[in-house]
Amino acid sequence: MKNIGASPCQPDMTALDQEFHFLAYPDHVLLFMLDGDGRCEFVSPSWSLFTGREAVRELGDGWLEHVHADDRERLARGLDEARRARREVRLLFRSRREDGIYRWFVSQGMPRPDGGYAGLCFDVTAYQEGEAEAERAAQHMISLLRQTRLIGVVLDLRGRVQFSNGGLCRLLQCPGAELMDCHLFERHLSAGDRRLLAELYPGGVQSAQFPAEFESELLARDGEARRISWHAMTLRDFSGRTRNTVLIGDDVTELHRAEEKLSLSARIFDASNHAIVVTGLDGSILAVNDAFTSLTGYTREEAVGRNPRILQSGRHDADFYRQMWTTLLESGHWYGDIWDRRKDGSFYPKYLSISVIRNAAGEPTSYSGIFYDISERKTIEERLDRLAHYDTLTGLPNRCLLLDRLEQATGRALRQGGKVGLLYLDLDHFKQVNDTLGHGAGDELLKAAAVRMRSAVRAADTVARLGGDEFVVLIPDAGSDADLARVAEKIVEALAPPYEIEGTTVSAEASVGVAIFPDDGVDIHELMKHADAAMYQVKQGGRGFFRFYHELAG
Ligand SMILES: Nc1nc2c(ncn2[C@@H]2O[C@H](COP(=O)(O)OP(=O)(O)OP(=O)(O)O)[C@@H](O)[C@H]2O)c(=O)[nH]1
Repeated sequence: MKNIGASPCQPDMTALDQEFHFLAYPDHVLLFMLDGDGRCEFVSPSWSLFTGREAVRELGDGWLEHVHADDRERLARGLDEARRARREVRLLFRSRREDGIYRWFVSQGMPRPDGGYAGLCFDVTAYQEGEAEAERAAQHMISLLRQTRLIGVVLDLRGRVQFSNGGLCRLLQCPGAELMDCHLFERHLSAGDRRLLAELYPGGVQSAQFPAEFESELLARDGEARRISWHAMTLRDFSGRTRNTVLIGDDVTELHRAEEKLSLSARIFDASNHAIVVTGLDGSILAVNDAFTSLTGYTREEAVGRNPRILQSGRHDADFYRQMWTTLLESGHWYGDIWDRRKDGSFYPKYLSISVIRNAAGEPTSYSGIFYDISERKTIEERLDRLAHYDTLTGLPNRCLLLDRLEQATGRALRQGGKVGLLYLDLDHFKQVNDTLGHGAGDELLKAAAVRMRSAVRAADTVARLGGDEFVVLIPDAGSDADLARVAEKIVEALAPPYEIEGTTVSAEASVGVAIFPDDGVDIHELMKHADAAMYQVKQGGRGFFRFYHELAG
Protein backbone atom coordinates (compact mmCIF):
# COMPACT_ATOMS: atom_id res chain seq x y z
CA MET A 1 0.00 0.00 0.00
CA LYS A 2 1.30 3.37 -0.95
CA ASN A 3 1.88 5.98 1.75
CA ILE A 4 -0.71 8.60 1.30
CA GLY A 5 0.17 10.90 4.18
CA ALA A 6 -0.85 11.40 7.80
CA SER A 7 -4.50 10.71 7.17
CA PRO A 8 -5.47 8.05 4.68
CA CYS A 9 -8.62 10.07 3.93
CA GLN A 10 -6.68 13.07 2.87
CA PRO A 11 -5.36 12.52 -0.61
CA ASP A 12 -1.79 13.34 -1.25
CA MET A 13 -2.17 15.63 -4.24
CA THR A 14 1.34 14.96 -5.39
CA ALA A 15 0.57 11.25 -5.47
CA LEU A 16 -2.67 11.66 -7.40
CA ASP A 17 -2.63 11.42 -11.09
CA GLN A 18 -2.77 14.96 -12.37
CA GLU A 19 -5.71 14.07 -14.58
CA PHE A 20 -7.89 13.46 -11.46
CA HIS A 21 -6.93 16.34 -9.27
CA PHE A 22 -9.90 18.50 -10.23
CA LEU A 23 -12.18 15.69 -9.14
CA ALA A 24 -10.53 15.21 -5.77
CA TYR A 25 -13.19 16.70 -3.57
CA PRO A 26 -16.64 16.77 -5.16
CA ASP A 27 -19.13 15.02 -2.91
CA HIS A 28 -21.04 13.24 -5.61
CA VAL A 29 -18.05 11.51 -7.21
CA LEU A 30 -16.19 8.83 -5.29
CA LEU A 31 -12.58 8.28 -6.37
CA PHE A 32 -10.56 5.12 -5.83
CA MET A 33 -7.16 3.82 -6.88
CA LEU A 34 -5.99 0.26 -7.12
CA ASP A 35 -2.36 -0.79 -6.98
CA GLY A 36 -0.69 -3.09 -9.51
CA ASP A 37 -2.18 -6.11 -7.65
CA GLY A 38 -5.72 -4.76 -7.77
CA ARG A 39 -5.93 -3.79 -4.14
CA CYS A 40 -7.43 -0.48 -3.09
CA GLU A 41 -4.77 1.95 -2.03
CA PHE A 42 -6.80 5.17 -1.99
CA VAL A 43 -10.36 6.45 -1.66
CA SER A 44 -11.39 10.09 -1.81
CA PRO A 45 -12.88 11.87 1.25
CA SER A 46 -16.26 11.88 -0.53
CA TRP A 47 -16.23 8.10 -0.23
CA SER A 48 -16.28 8.27 3.58
CA LEU A 49 -18.84 11.04 3.52
CA PHE A 50 -21.05 8.86 1.42
CA THR A 51 -20.63 5.49 3.08
CA GLY A 52 -20.37 6.78 6.64
CA ARG A 53 -17.30 4.60 7.14
CA GLU A 54 -13.69 5.59 7.72
CA ALA A 55 -11.66 5.51 4.55
CA VAL A 56 -9.21 3.07 6.07
CA ARG A 57 -11.90 0.41 6.18
CA GLU A 58 -12.25 0.57 2.42
CA LEU A 59 -8.61 -0.01 1.64
CA GLY A 60 -7.25 -3.33 0.45
CA ASP A 61 -10.28 -5.51 -0.27
CA GLY A 62 -12.34 -3.74 2.38
CA TRP A 63 -14.55 -1.84 -0.07
CA LEU A 64 -15.58 -5.08 -1.78
CA GLU A 65 -17.12 -6.39 1.44
CA HIS A 66 -19.87 -3.75 1.22
CA VAL A 67 -20.77 -4.53 -2.37
CA HIS A 68 -24.03 -6.40 -2.77
CA ALA A 69 -23.44 -10.14 -2.76
CA ASP A 70 -25.17 -10.46 -6.17
CA ASP A 71 -22.84 -7.93 -7.74
CA ARG A 72 -19.54 -8.57 -5.91
CA GLU A 73 -18.03 -11.34 -7.96
CA ARG A 74 -19.00 -9.76 -11.28
CA LEU A 75 -17.56 -6.42 -10.17
CA ALA A 76 -14.25 -7.86 -8.88
CA ARG A 77 -13.78 -9.98 -12.01
CA GLY A 78 -14.65 -7.10 -14.35
CA LEU A 79 -12.20 -4.76 -12.66
CA ASP A 80 -9.47 -7.36 -12.54
CA GLU A 81 -9.83 -8.18 -16.23
CA ALA A 82 -9.80 -4.50 -17.21
CA ARG A 83 -6.75 -3.79 -15.03
CA ARG A 84 -4.83 -6.69 -16.49
CA ALA A 85 -5.85 -5.84 -20.06
CA ARG A 86 -5.09 -2.20 -19.33
CA ARG A 87 -8.38 -0.96 -20.76
CA GLU A 88 -11.27 1.11 -19.51
CA VAL A 89 -14.30 -0.50 -17.97
CA ARG A 90 -17.79 0.57 -16.96
CA LEU A 91 -19.59 -1.50 -14.34
CA LEU A 92 -22.87 -1.26 -12.47
CA PHE A 93 -23.10 -2.48 -8.86
CA ARG A 94 -24.80 -1.90 -5.53
CA SER A 95 -22.87 -0.89 -2.42
CA ARG A 96 -24.14 -0.75 1.14
CA ARG A 97 -23.83 2.37 3.21
CA GLU A 98 -23.14 2.20 6.90
CA ASP A 99 -26.86 2.81 7.56
CA GLY A 100 -27.58 -0.47 5.71
CA ILE A 101 -29.06 1.06 2.56
CA TYR A 102 -27.81 -0.15 -0.78
CA ARG A 103 -27.16 2.42 -3.51
CA TRP A 104 -26.55 1.85 -7.20
CA PHE A 105 -23.18 2.92 -8.60
CA VAL A 106 -21.64 3.06 -11.99
CA SER A 107 -17.91 2.63 -11.79
CA GLN A 108 -15.80 4.01 -14.59
CA GLY A 109 -12.23 2.68 -14.37
CA MET A 110 -9.05 3.35 -16.37
CA PRO A 111 -5.44 2.09 -16.22
CA ARG A 112 -2.78 4.30 -14.64
CA PRO A 113 0.68 4.74 -16.19
CA ASP A 114 2.35 3.10 -13.15
CA GLY A 115 0.49 -0.18 -13.70
CA GLY A 116 -2.21 0.62 -11.16
CA TYR A 117 -5.85 1.43 -11.86
CA ALA A 118 -7.98 4.49 -11.07
CA GLY A 119 -11.72 4.86 -11.06
CA LEU A 120 -14.69 7.11 -10.41
CA CYS A 121 -17.96 5.93 -8.95
CA PHE A 122 -21.23 7.75 -9.55
CA ASP A 123 -24.36 7.20 -7.51
CA VAL A 124 -26.96 6.27 -10.16
CA THR A 125 -29.66 5.06 -7.78
CA ALA A 126 -31.98 7.76 -9.01
CA TYR A 127 -31.53 6.60 -12.62
CA GLN A 128 -31.92 2.98 -11.68
CA GLU A 129 -35.06 3.76 -9.76
CA GLY A 130 -36.15 5.95 -12.64
CA GLU A 131 -35.60 2.96 -14.88
CA ALA A 132 -37.70 0.78 -12.61
CA GLU A 133 -40.22 3.58 -12.46
CA ALA A 134 -40.23 3.77 -16.26
CA GLU A 135 -40.76 0.03 -16.39
CA ARG A 136 -43.65 0.33 -13.94
CA ALA A 137 -45.06 3.21 -15.99
CA ALA A 138 -44.80 1.09 -19.13
CA GLN A 139 -46.65 -1.77 -17.43
CA HIS A 140 -49.27 0.65 -16.17
CA MET A 141 -49.65 2.05 -19.66
CA ILE A 142 -50.06 -1.43 -21.09
CA SER A 143 -52.73 -2.26 -18.53
CA LEU A 144 -54.51 0.96 -19.47
CA LEU A 145 -54.22 0.04 -23.14
CA ARG A 146 -55.81 -3.28 -22.35
CA GLN A 147 -58.86 -1.56 -20.91
CA THR A 148 -59.38 1.21 -23.42
CA ARG A 149 -61.54 0.99 -26.50
CA LEU A 150 -58.84 2.94 -28.30
CA ILE A 151 -56.27 1.07 -30.31
CA GLY A 152 -53.06 0.48 -28.36
CA VAL A 153 -49.85 -1.08 -29.56
CA VAL A 154 -46.25 -1.16 -28.33
CA LEU A 155 -43.64 -1.49 -31.07
CA ASP A 156 -39.94 -2.18 -30.88
CA LEU A 157 -37.46 -0.11 -32.84
CA ARG A 158 -37.99 -2.18 -35.96
CA GLY A 159 -41.74 -1.66 -35.81
CA ARG A 160 -42.50 -5.15 -34.55
CA VAL A 161 -45.46 -5.56 -32.23
CA GLN A 162 -44.49 -6.18 -28.60
CA PHE A 163 -47.97 -5.72 -27.26
CA SER A 164 -51.34 -5.04 -28.80
CA ASN A 165 -54.70 -4.51 -27.16
CA GLY A 166 -58.17 -5.70 -28.12
CA GLY A 167 -58.79 -2.51 -30.08
CA LEU A 168 -56.08 -3.35 -32.59
CA CYS A 169 -57.12 -7.01 -32.75
CA ARG A 170 -60.72 -6.01 -33.45
CA LEU A 171 -59.68 -3.46 -36.04
CA LEU A 172 -57.43 -5.80 -37.98
CA GLN A 173 -59.56 -8.87 -37.27
CA CYS A 174 -56.43 -10.72 -36.07
CA PRO A 175 -55.83 -12.49 -32.74
CA GLY A 176 -53.22 -10.79 -30.57
CA ALA A 177 -50.88 -13.79 -30.79
CA GLU A 178 -50.80 -13.49 -34.56
CA LEU A 179 -49.85 -9.83 -34.37
CA MET A 180 -47.04 -10.46 -31.87
CA ASP A 181 -43.62 -9.72 -33.38
CA CYS A 182 -45.05 -8.94 -36.80
CA HIS A 183 -44.21 -5.61 -38.38
CA LEU A 184 -47.45 -3.70 -37.97
CA PHE A 185 -47.06 -1.21 -40.79
CA GLU A 186 -45.26 -3.49 -43.23
CA ARG A 187 -48.04 -6.04 -42.89
CA HIS A 188 -51.14 -3.83 -42.68
CA LEU A 189 -50.45 -0.51 -44.37
CA SER A 190 -52.75 0.07 -47.37
CA ALA A 191 -51.18 0.45 -50.80
CA GLY A 192 -51.95 4.16 -50.86
CA ASP A 193 -50.02 4.77 -47.62
CA ARG A 194 -46.93 2.58 -48.25
CA ARG A 195 -44.69 5.65 -48.55
CA LEU A 196 -45.14 6.09 -44.78
CA LEU A 197 -42.96 3.03 -44.19
CA ALA A 198 -39.83 4.73 -45.47
CA GLU A 199 -40.65 7.80 -43.37
CA LEU A 200 -41.25 5.90 -40.12
CA TYR A 201 -38.57 3.20 -40.54
CA PRO A 202 -35.86 4.39 -42.91
CA GLY A 203 -33.46 1.48 -43.37
CA GLY A 204 -35.78 -0.71 -41.34
CA VAL A 205 -35.14 1.11 -38.05
CA GLN A 206 -37.40 3.63 -36.38
CA SER A 207 -36.64 7.17 -37.45
CA ALA A 208 -35.21 9.56 -34.86
CA GLN A 209 -37.85 11.97 -36.14
CA PHE A 210 -40.70 9.54 -35.54
CA PRO A 211 -43.77 11.81 -35.66
CA ALA A 212 -45.69 12.41 -32.46
CA GLU A 213 -48.93 12.39 -34.47
CA PHE A 214 -49.71 10.90 -37.84
CA GLU A 215 -52.45 9.10 -39.75
CA SER A 216 -52.29 5.85 -41.65
CA GLU A 217 -54.68 3.60 -43.45
CA LEU A 218 -54.54 -0.02 -42.31
CA LEU A 219 -56.08 -2.98 -44.05
CA ALA A 220 -58.03 -5.44 -41.95
CA ARG A 221 -58.01 -9.15 -42.72
CA ASP A 222 -61.16 -8.86 -44.87
CA GLY A 223 -59.50 -6.10 -46.92
CA GLU A 224 -61.49 -3.25 -45.39
CA ALA A 225 -59.42 -0.08 -45.12
CA ARG A 226 -59.61 1.85 -41.85
CA ARG A 227 -58.01 5.24 -41.29
CA ILE A 228 -56.29 5.56 -37.92
CA SER A 229 -55.07 8.71 -36.25
CA TRP A 230 -52.00 7.78 -34.15
CA HIS A 231 -50.37 9.45 -31.14
CA ALA A 232 -46.86 8.17 -30.52
CA MET A 233 -44.91 8.11 -27.26
CA THR A 234 -41.42 6.78 -26.89
CA LEU A 235 -40.21 4.76 -23.93
CA ARG A 236 -36.53 5.37 -23.22
CA ASP A 237 -33.97 3.60 -21.09
CA PHE A 238 -32.01 5.46 -18.43
CA SER A 239 -29.34 6.46 -20.89
CA GLY A 240 -31.96 8.21 -22.96
CA ARG A 241 -32.05 5.68 -25.81
CA THR A 242 -35.45 4.89 -27.31
CA ARG A 243 -36.49 1.43 -26.27
CA ASN A 244 -40.09 1.12 -27.46
CA THR A 245 -42.76 3.22 -29.04
CA VAL A 246 -46.30 3.22 -27.76
CA LEU A 247 -48.94 4.10 -30.32
CA ILE A 248 -52.45 5.06 -29.30
CA GLY A 249 -54.78 5.00 -32.28
CA ASP A 250 -58.22 6.38 -32.94
CA ASP A 251 -60.30 4.94 -35.77
CA VAL A 252 -61.26 8.08 -37.72
CA THR A 253 -62.59 6.27 -40.79
CA GLU A 254 -66.17 7.47 -40.31
CA LEU A 255 -65.02 10.98 -39.48
CA HIS A 256 -62.95 10.99 -42.65
CA ARG A 257 -65.88 9.76 -44.69
CA ALA A 258 -68.09 12.44 -43.19
CA GLU A 259 -65.43 15.06 -43.96
CA GLU A 260 -65.10 13.77 -47.49
CA LYS A 261 -68.87 13.81 -47.84
CA LEU A 262 -68.92 17.37 -46.57
CA SER A 263 -66.19 18.48 -48.91
CA LEU A 264 -67.90 16.57 -51.71
CA SER A 265 -71.14 18.37 -50.88
CA ALA A 266 -69.28 21.67 -50.93
CA ARG A 267 -67.72 20.83 -54.29
CA ILE A 268 -71.10 19.74 -55.68
CA PHE A 269 -72.63 22.95 -54.32
CA ASP A 270 -70.03 25.03 -56.14
CA ALA A 271 -69.87 22.95 -59.30
CA SER A 272 -73.59 22.34 -59.75
CA ASN A 273 -75.08 23.92 -62.84
CA HIS A 274 -78.38 24.04 -60.99
CA ALA A 275 -78.86 27.14 -58.90
CA ILE A 276 -78.73 26.40 -55.17
CA VAL A 277 -79.85 28.72 -52.40
CA VAL A 278 -79.74 27.97 -48.68
CA THR A 279 -81.79 30.06 -46.29
CA GLY A 280 -82.12 30.17 -42.54
CA LEU A 281 -85.43 29.39 -40.86
CA ASP A 282 -86.27 33.10 -41.00
CA GLY A 283 -85.97 32.89 -44.78
CA SER A 284 -82.89 35.05 -45.14
CA ILE A 285 -80.39 33.77 -47.68
CA LEU A 286 -77.28 32.17 -46.14
CA ALA A 287 -75.52 30.88 -49.26
CA VAL A 288 -75.89 30.73 -53.01
CA ASN A 289 -73.74 29.08 -55.63
CA ASP A 290 -72.33 30.38 -58.91
CA ALA A 291 -75.21 28.92 -60.96
CA PHE A 292 -77.59 31.01 -58.83
CA THR A 293 -75.73 34.15 -59.86
CA SER A 294 -75.65 33.12 -63.54
CA LEU A 295 -79.38 32.45 -63.59
CA THR A 296 -80.79 35.23 -61.44
CA GLY A 297 -78.18 37.95 -62.01
CA TYR A 298 -77.77 38.47 -58.25
CA THR A 299 -74.18 38.09 -56.96
CA ARG A 300 -73.47 36.25 -53.73
CA GLU A 301 -72.96 39.55 -51.93
CA GLU A 302 -76.26 40.94 -53.25
CA ALA A 303 -78.21 37.82 -52.34
CA VAL A 304 -76.86 36.83 -48.92
CA GLY A 305 -78.92 38.28 -46.09
CA ARG A 306 -81.92 39.03 -48.33
CA ASN A 307 -85.16 37.09 -48.72
CA PRO A 308 -85.73 34.90 -51.80
CA ARG A 309 -88.81 37.10 -52.37
CA ILE A 310 -86.44 39.22 -54.50
CA LEU A 311 -86.89 36.50 -57.14
CA GLN A 312 -90.71 36.57 -57.22
CA SER A 313 -92.30 37.36 -60.56
CA GLY A 314 -95.65 38.49 -59.22
CA ARG A 315 -97.30 35.97 -61.54
CA HIS A 316 -98.41 33.73 -58.66
CA ASP A 317 -100.94 34.86 -56.09
CA ALA A 318 -100.58 34.74 -52.32
CA ASP A 319 -102.59 31.52 -52.26
CA PHE A 320 -99.96 29.80 -54.41
CA TYR A 321 -97.17 30.67 -51.95
CA ARG A 322 -99.36 29.77 -48.97
CA GLN A 323 -99.94 26.30 -50.38
CA MET A 324 -96.23 25.95 -51.14
CA TRP A 325 -95.33 26.66 -47.50
CA THR A 326 -98.05 24.39 -46.16
CA THR A 327 -96.74 21.47 -48.25
CA LEU A 328 -93.13 22.26 -47.35
CA LEU A 329 -93.79 22.38 -43.63
CA GLU A 330 -96.01 19.31 -43.64
CA SER A 331 -93.94 17.00 -45.84
CA GLY A 332 -90.48 18.60 -45.73
CA HIS A 333 -90.48 19.11 -49.52
CA TRP A 334 -92.09 21.17 -52.21
CA TYR A 335 -91.38 20.99 -55.90
CA GLY A 336 -92.97 22.37 -59.01
CA ASP A 337 -92.74 24.87 -61.86
CA ILE A 338 -92.77 28.52 -60.96
CA TRP A 339 -92.27 31.85 -62.69
CA ASP A 340 -89.51 34.06 -61.36
CA ARG A 341 -87.92 37.35 -62.29
CA ARG A 342 -84.22 38.03 -62.85
CA LYS A 343 -82.40 41.04 -61.46
CA ASP A 344 -82.76 42.69 -64.89
CA GLY A 345 -86.54 42.31 -64.64
CA SER A 346 -86.94 39.55 -67.24
CA PHE A 347 -89.24 36.65 -66.41
CA TYR A 348 -88.37 32.98 -66.74
CA PRO A 349 -90.02 29.72 -65.77
CA LYS A 350 -88.04 27.48 -63.44
CA TYR A 351 -88.33 24.10 -61.81
CA LEU A 352 -87.90 24.54 -58.08
CA SER A 353 -87.36 21.91 -55.41
CA ILE A 354 -87.32 23.08 -51.78
CA SER A 355 -86.36 20.88 -48.85
CA VAL A 356 -86.25 21.39 -45.11
CA ILE A 357 -82.74 20.65 -43.79
CA ARG A 358 -82.68 19.05 -40.37
CA ASN A 359 -79.91 18.47 -37.84
CA ALA A 360 -79.02 15.08 -36.34
CA ALA A 361 -81.79 15.56 -33.75
CA GLY A 362 -84.31 16.02 -36.56
CA GLU A 363 -84.90 19.70 -35.87
CA PRO A 364 -85.23 21.98 -38.91
CA THR A 365 -82.23 24.25 -39.27
CA SER A 366 -82.55 25.71 -42.75
CA TYR A 367 -84.13 25.39 -46.18
CA SER A 368 -82.43 24.51 -49.43
CA GLY A 369 -83.80 25.42 -52.81
CA ILE A 370 -82.47 23.96 -56.05
CA PHE A 371 -83.75 25.36 -59.30
CA TYR A 372 -83.07 25.61 -63.00
CA ASP A 373 -84.41 27.47 -65.98
CA ILE A 374 -87.09 25.50 -67.81
CA SER A 375 -87.76 28.03 -70.60
CA GLU A 376 -86.61 25.53 -73.19
CA ARG A 377 -88.67 22.75 -71.68
CA LYS A 378 -91.69 25.05 -71.52
CA THR A 379 -91.27 25.93 -75.19
CA ILE A 380 -91.11 22.27 -76.15
CA GLU A 381 -94.06 21.49 -73.89
CA GLU A 382 -96.04 24.26 -75.49
CA ARG A 383 -95.11 22.96 -78.94
CA LEU A 384 -96.16 19.46 -77.98
CA ASP A 385 -99.35 20.85 -76.47
CA ARG A 386 -100.15 22.65 -79.73
CA LEU A 387 -99.43 19.51 -81.74
CA ALA A 388 -101.70 17.50 -79.48
CA HIS A 389 -104.55 20.01 -79.25
CA TYR A 390 -104.54 22.18 -82.35
CA ASP A 391 -105.02 21.62 -86.04
CA THR A 392 -101.77 22.45 -87.81
CA LEU A 393 -103.41 23.73 -91.02
CA THR A 394 -105.91 26.21 -89.58
CA GLY A 395 -104.54 26.71 -86.05
CA LEU A 396 -108.00 25.89 -84.67
CA PRO A 397 -108.51 23.52 -81.73
CA ASN A 398 -108.70 19.88 -82.84
CA ARG A 399 -111.20 17.20 -81.89
CA CYS A 400 -109.28 16.36 -78.68
CA LEU A 401 -109.35 19.90 -77.34
CA LEU A 402 -112.93 20.39 -78.51
CA LEU A 403 -114.12 17.33 -76.58
CA ASP A 404 -112.22 18.53 -73.54
CA ARG A 405 -113.84 21.95 -73.64
CA LEU A 406 -117.21 20.40 -74.43
CA GLU A 407 -116.88 18.20 -71.36
CA GLN A 408 -116.11 21.24 -69.19
CA ALA A 409 -118.98 23.27 -70.69
CA THR A 410 -121.58 20.53 -70.26
CA GLY A 411 -120.34 19.87 -66.72
CA ARG A 412 -120.69 23.53 -65.83
CA ALA A 413 -124.16 23.65 -67.47
CA LEU A 414 -125.24 20.70 -65.35
CA ARG A 415 -123.92 22.28 -62.17
CA GLN A 416 -125.11 25.82 -62.76
CA GLY A 417 -128.07 25.28 -65.11
CA GLY A 418 -127.86 26.75 -68.59
CA LYS A 419 -127.38 25.34 -72.07
CA VAL A 420 -124.53 24.44 -74.36
CA GLY A 421 -124.91 24.82 -78.13
CA LEU A 422 -123.07 22.61 -80.60
CA LEU A 423 -122.96 23.55 -84.30
CA TYR A 424 -121.74 20.79 -86.62
CA LEU A 425 -120.55 22.20 -89.99
CA ASP A 426 -119.50 20.69 -93.28
CA LEU A 427 -118.49 22.75 -96.30
CA ASP A 428 -120.57 22.11 -99.36
CA HIS A 429 -118.93 20.63 -102.44
CA PHE A 430 -115.49 21.20 -101.04
CA LYS A 431 -114.22 18.14 -102.84
CA GLN A 432 -114.70 19.96 -106.09
CA VAL A 433 -112.21 22.64 -105.04
CA ASN A 434 -109.59 19.98 -104.42
CA ASP A 435 -110.44 18.21 -107.62
CA THR A 436 -110.45 21.27 -109.85
CA LEU A 437 -107.83 23.56 -108.25
CA GLY A 438 -105.72 21.07 -106.37
CA HIS A 439 -105.12 20.19 -102.73
CA GLY A 440 -103.14 23.39 -102.08
CA ALA A 441 -106.09 25.55 -103.07
CA GLY A 442 -108.33 23.38 -100.89
CA ASP A 443 -106.00 24.09 -97.94
CA GLU A 444 -106.18 27.81 -98.58
CA LEU A 445 -109.97 27.67 -98.60
CA LEU A 446 -110.04 25.72 -95.33
CA LYS A 447 -107.80 28.36 -93.68
CA ALA A 448 -109.93 31.20 -95.03
CA ALA A 449 -113.15 29.51 -93.86
CA ALA A 450 -111.59 29.06 -90.41
CA VAL A 451 -110.82 32.77 -90.16
CA ARG A 452 -114.38 33.64 -91.17
CA MET A 453 -115.90 31.28 -88.61
CA ARG A 454 -113.62 32.56 -85.87
CA SER A 455 -114.62 36.14 -86.56
CA ALA A 456 -118.33 35.25 -86.62
CA VAL A 457 -118.36 34.05 -82.98
CA ARG A 458 -117.33 35.36 -79.55
CA ALA A 459 -113.97 34.82 -77.90
CA ALA A 460 -115.54 32.44 -75.34
CA ASP A 461 -116.83 30.21 -78.17
CA THR A 462 -114.65 27.46 -79.60
CA VAL A 463 -114.29 26.87 -83.33
CA ALA A 464 -112.68 23.47 -83.88
CA ARG A 465 -111.71 21.53 -86.96
CA LEU A 466 -112.55 17.85 -86.72
CA GLY A 467 -110.78 16.96 -89.95
CA GLY A 468 -111.37 17.36 -93.73
CA ASP A 469 -113.99 20.09 -94.23
CA GLU A 470 -115.82 19.34 -90.98
CA PHE A 471 -115.89 21.95 -88.20
CA VAL A 472 -117.67 22.33 -84.89
CA VAL A 473 -118.57 25.52 -83.11
CA LEU A 474 -119.07 25.19 -79.36
CA ILE A 475 -121.19 27.84 -77.65
CA PRO A 476 -120.67 27.22 -73.91
CA ASP A 477 -123.26 29.74 -72.78
CA ALA A 478 -125.94 29.18 -75.38
CA GLY A 479 -128.96 31.10 -74.11
CA SER A 480 -132.22 30.57 -75.99
CA ASP A 481 -132.87 28.72 -79.27
CA ALA A 482 -133.24 32.09 -80.93
CA ASP A 483 -129.80 33.14 -79.76
CA LEU A 484 -128.31 29.91 -81.09
CA ALA A 485 -130.18 30.30 -84.36
CA ARG A 486 -128.64 33.76 -84.63
CA VAL A 487 -125.13 32.34 -84.21
CA ALA A 488 -125.79 29.59 -86.79
CA GLU A 489 -127.14 32.16 -89.17
CA LYS A 490 -124.09 34.37 -88.74
CA ILE A 491 -121.81 31.46 -89.54
CA VAL A 492 -123.76 30.43 -92.61
CA GLU A 493 -123.72 34.04 -93.76
CA ALA A 494 -120.00 34.40 -93.04
CA LEU A 495 -119.20 31.35 -95.15
CA ALA A 496 -121.59 32.12 -98.00
CA PRO A 497 -119.61 34.71 -99.97
CA PRO A 498 -117.21 33.24 -102.56
CA TYR A 499 -113.47 33.07 -101.89
CA GLU A 500 -110.65 34.35 -104.03
CA ILE A 501 -108.16 31.46 -104.11
CA GLU A 502 -105.08 31.63 -106.32
CA GLY A 503 -106.84 34.08 -108.66
CA THR A 504 -109.98 31.95 -108.98
CA THR A 505 -113.31 32.63 -107.38
CA VAL A 506 -114.54 29.64 -105.42
CA SER A 507 -117.70 29.02 -103.44
CA ALA A 508 -118.05 26.72 -100.45
CA GLU A 509 -121.13 27.37 -98.36
CA ALA A 510 -121.77 25.44 -95.19
CA SER A 511 -124.46 23.09 -93.99
CA VAL A 512 -124.95 23.36 -90.21
CA GLY A 513 -126.67 21.01 -87.76
CA VAL A 514 -127.41 22.37 -84.25
CA ALA A 515 -127.79 20.32 -81.08
CA ILE A 516 -128.38 21.69 -77.57
CA PHE A 517 -127.21 20.26 -74.27
CA PRO A 518 -128.88 18.89 -72.23
CA ASP A 519 -132.04 18.82 -74.44
CA ASP A 520 -130.56 16.86 -77.40
CA GLY A 521 -128.06 14.55 -75.75
CA VAL A 522 -127.26 13.06 -72.33
CA ASP A 523 -123.53 13.32 -72.93
CA ILE A 524 -121.08 14.97 -75.30
CA HIS A 525 -120.89 11.98 -77.66
CA GLU A 526 -124.65 11.85 -78.11
CA LEU A 527 -124.70 15.59 -78.55
CA MET A 528 -122.03 15.38 -81.29
CA LYS A 529 -123.90 12.54 -82.97
CA HIS A 530 -127.17 14.47 -83.00
CA ALA A 531 -125.61 17.68 -84.29
CA ASP A 532 -124.02 15.60 -87.08
CA ALA A 533 -127.41 14.03 -87.83
CA ALA A 534 -129.02 17.48 -88.07
CA MET A 535 -126.20 18.62 -90.40
CA TYR A 536 -126.79 15.52 -92.54
CA GLN A 537 -130.44 16.47 -92.86
CA VAL A 538 -129.41 19.91 -94.16
CA LYS A 539 -127.16 18.22 -96.76
CA GLN A 540 -130.10 16.10 -97.78
CA GLY A 541 -132.37 19.15 -97.84
CA GLY A 542 -130.34 21.21 -100.30
CA ARG A 543 -127.29 22.53 -98.32
CA GLY A 544 -126.29 26.04 -97.30
CA PHE A 545 -128.54 26.50 -94.24
CA PHE A 546 -128.84 25.28 -90.63
CA ARG A 547 -131.25 23.06 -88.77
CA PHE A 548 -131.86 22.19 -85.08
CA TYR A 549 -131.75 18.54 -84.10
CA HIS A 550 -135.03 18.85 -82.22
CA GLU A 551 -136.69 19.90 -85.48
CA LEU A 552 -135.81 16.47 -86.92
CA ALA A 553 -137.28 14.69 -83.95
CA GLY A 554 -140.38 16.76 -84.19
N1 LIG B 1 -107.34 20.45 -99.25
C1 LIG B 1 -107.66 19.62 -98.30
N2 LIG B 1 -108.60 18.72 -98.49
C2 LIG B 1 -108.96 17.87 -97.52
C3 LIG B 1 -108.31 17.91 -96.27
N3 LIG B 1 -108.90 16.93 -95.49
C4 LIG B 1 -109.85 16.33 -96.23
N4 LIG B 1 -109.89 16.89 -97.45
C5 LIG B 1 -110.74 16.58 -98.51
O1 LIG B 1 -112.00 17.23 -98.24
C6 LIG B 1 -112.98 16.57 -98.96
C7 LIG B 1 -114.19 16.45 -98.06
O2 LIG B 1 -115.17 15.84 -98.83
P1 LIG B 1 -116.65 15.79 -98.53
O3 LIG B 1 -117.10 16.67 -97.45
O4 LIG B 1 -116.98 14.33 -98.37
O5 LIG B 1 -117.21 16.28 -99.91
P2 LIG B 1 -117.93 17.58 -100.31
O6 LIG B 1 -117.43 17.84 -101.64
O7 LIG B 1 -117.70 18.64 -99.29
O8 LIG B 1 -119.36 17.04 -100.22
P3 LIG B 1 -120.57 17.54 -99.38
O9 LIG B 1 -120.09 17.68 -97.99
O10 LIG B 1 -121.59 16.48 -99.53
O11 LIG B 1 -120.95 18.83 -99.96
C8 LIG B 1 -112.34 15.25 -99.40
O12 LIG B 1 -112.08 15.34 -100.79
C9 LIG B 1 -111.04 15.14 -98.66
O13 LIG B 1 -110.04 14.49 -99.39
C10 LIG B 1 -107.29 18.87 -96.11
O14 LIG B 1 -106.68 18.99 -95.04
N5 LIG B 1 -107.01 19.70 -97.13
